[in-house]
Amino acid sequence: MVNLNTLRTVFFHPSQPNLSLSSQPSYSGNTTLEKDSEEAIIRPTYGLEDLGLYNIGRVYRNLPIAQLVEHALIRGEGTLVDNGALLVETGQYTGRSPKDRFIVKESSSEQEIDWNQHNVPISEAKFNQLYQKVIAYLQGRDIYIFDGYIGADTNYRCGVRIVNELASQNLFVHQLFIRPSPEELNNHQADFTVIAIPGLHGDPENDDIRSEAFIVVHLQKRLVIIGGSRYSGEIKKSVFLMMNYFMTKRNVLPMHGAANIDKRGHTNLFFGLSGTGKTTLSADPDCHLIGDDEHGWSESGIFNFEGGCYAKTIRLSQEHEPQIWAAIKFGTLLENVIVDPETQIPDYDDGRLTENTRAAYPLRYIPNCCPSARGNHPKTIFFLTADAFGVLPPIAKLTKEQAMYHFLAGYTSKLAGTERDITAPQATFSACFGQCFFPLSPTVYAKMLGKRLDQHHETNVFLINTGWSGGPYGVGHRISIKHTRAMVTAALNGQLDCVNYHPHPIFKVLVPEKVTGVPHRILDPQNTWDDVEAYQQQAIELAHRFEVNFKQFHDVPAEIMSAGPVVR
Ligand SMILES: Nc1ncnc2c1ncn2[C@@H]1O[C@H](COP(=O)(O)OP(=O)(O)O)[C@@H](O)[C@H]1O
Ligand SMILES: C=C(OP(=O)(O)O)C(=O)O
Ligand SMILES: [Mn+2]
Repeated sequence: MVNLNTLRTVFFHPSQPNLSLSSQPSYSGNTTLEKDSEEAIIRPTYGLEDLGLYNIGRVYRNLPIAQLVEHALIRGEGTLVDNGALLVETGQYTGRSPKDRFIVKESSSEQEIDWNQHNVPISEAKFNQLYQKVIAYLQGRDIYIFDGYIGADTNYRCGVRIVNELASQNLFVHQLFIRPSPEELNNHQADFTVIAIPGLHGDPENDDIRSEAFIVVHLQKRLVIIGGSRYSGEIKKSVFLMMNYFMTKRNVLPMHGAANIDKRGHTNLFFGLSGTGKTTLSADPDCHLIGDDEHGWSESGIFNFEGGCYAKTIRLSQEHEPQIWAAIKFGTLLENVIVDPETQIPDYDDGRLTENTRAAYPLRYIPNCCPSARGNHPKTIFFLTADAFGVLPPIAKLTKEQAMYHFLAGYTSKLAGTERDITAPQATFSACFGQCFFPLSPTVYAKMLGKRLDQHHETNVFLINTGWSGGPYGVGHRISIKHTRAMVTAALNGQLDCVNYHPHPIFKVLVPEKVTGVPHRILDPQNTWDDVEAYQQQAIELAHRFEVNFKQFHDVPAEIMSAGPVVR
């Protein structure tokens, strides 16, 4: 078993920084907050030389939130809006850019990585070349460091060091990761390091990358370098990728999902690809929020990897998402939201810059959060899927085999804006409901899930369609948050333990006969379509897609293989 404590970030032997490289233009300009009166002042470097970083300008480490906001404002990175949040625009990159993310092909992990369209290799030589540019770029620049943790369970937590060029991105990581106590800060050691310098642009001609943006993950060095993109989601998701590699070695199942604790004291999980409703549905006034996005499932239960949330704000309403609405206040970072130029009041309906507008805030901004960010083994698991074809039932119970099947299939849609170039919902199969975040084969994670479902056989698994109803995207409409919430509530309060179910004729999943607060008619998706035949055709087409996709999993047990939709 790999002991994280003995595998700290591999230190760099500082090679000659390539000083001849011209530094890239920086949108933050040269505005310096305070100039040292004399050069002779010796400033602490906080061990940056271990990363090969020398001659850095001012180094700000773990500044409090108010100061980070001040710095961001003075440097012209953003503005304060009416509710007190700091608003930034992230430029050309307003969502993740999966095609610009690479994993270094190196001996320690090469054999294990599931190299595929998501996990794209880059050579060690090209990594070193880019790293020289990082070293050169940072010469003389002011930087912000956040030293903290990932993993709310202290048995598994890892030290993270994030080096930022932007104060606003340092605010993001301050809110998203787990903060150290003053004593922890004194003794802090980084297991993972991310250097996020959006002002450094890569060179697609020579760096073996695709565009000016690059997110390069070096698993052996436990180091990520990010250039070209100011979308903060890249930072959190690249640390997630490293956790998804290393946690499996400690028998922790890493999950792309939210978690909360309900009124009955049960822990619940919400798996789902981006935009399917993890953050929205887990923030429930009746439940204690554990976390909205990344969790581990260990022998002792569930723990949040992070210390904060990253909510979508497009069409956010106080009525449907009261907790997220209230969490947008001083200290929260807003990305790409449009505000009224006179009043500085956000207009969450305006998707002019992107559909992927975001708010980053700490867990404690949700009033009834669970401060330990930990829970027991889950009682209810929801697989959230945004079905753009509008054929899946809005809620269905899954047998253990169906749960395994759907976890591997990971059917959903990529929703507009979350990834670059996605402007309308696009059907996709994303194994583990987040395939691009998982470096190992999906079957590794599925086996871990299967083991846990066997151990905790009282756990119920539901498939929830938070996507379309009444027809495909463009014809039908998105299922209302109100109805989805009612379905989640019914599952959590035990109501769905006492109703009859009938198997869906094509998808075989078990459709409940009734759910309080949800019109009976919509539970069977066929009823919501004008044309029953068109429904069936569309459902059969989707069943075929499931079949084609599942061919890649040829060595899973027969009972899982046969738990998929009926293909006639
Ligand atoms: N029925 C629904 N259930 C959940 N979210 C919905 C639903 N209908 C619309 N939405 C919207 O979809 C988005 C879900 O995003 P979010 O919860 O941030 O997803 P995730 O956390 O899984 O990335 C929110 O903008 C929410 O308002
Ligand atoms: C931050 C992201 O994740 P999610 O949408 O799952 O919150 C993202 O996909 O960029
Ligand atoms: Mn989310």
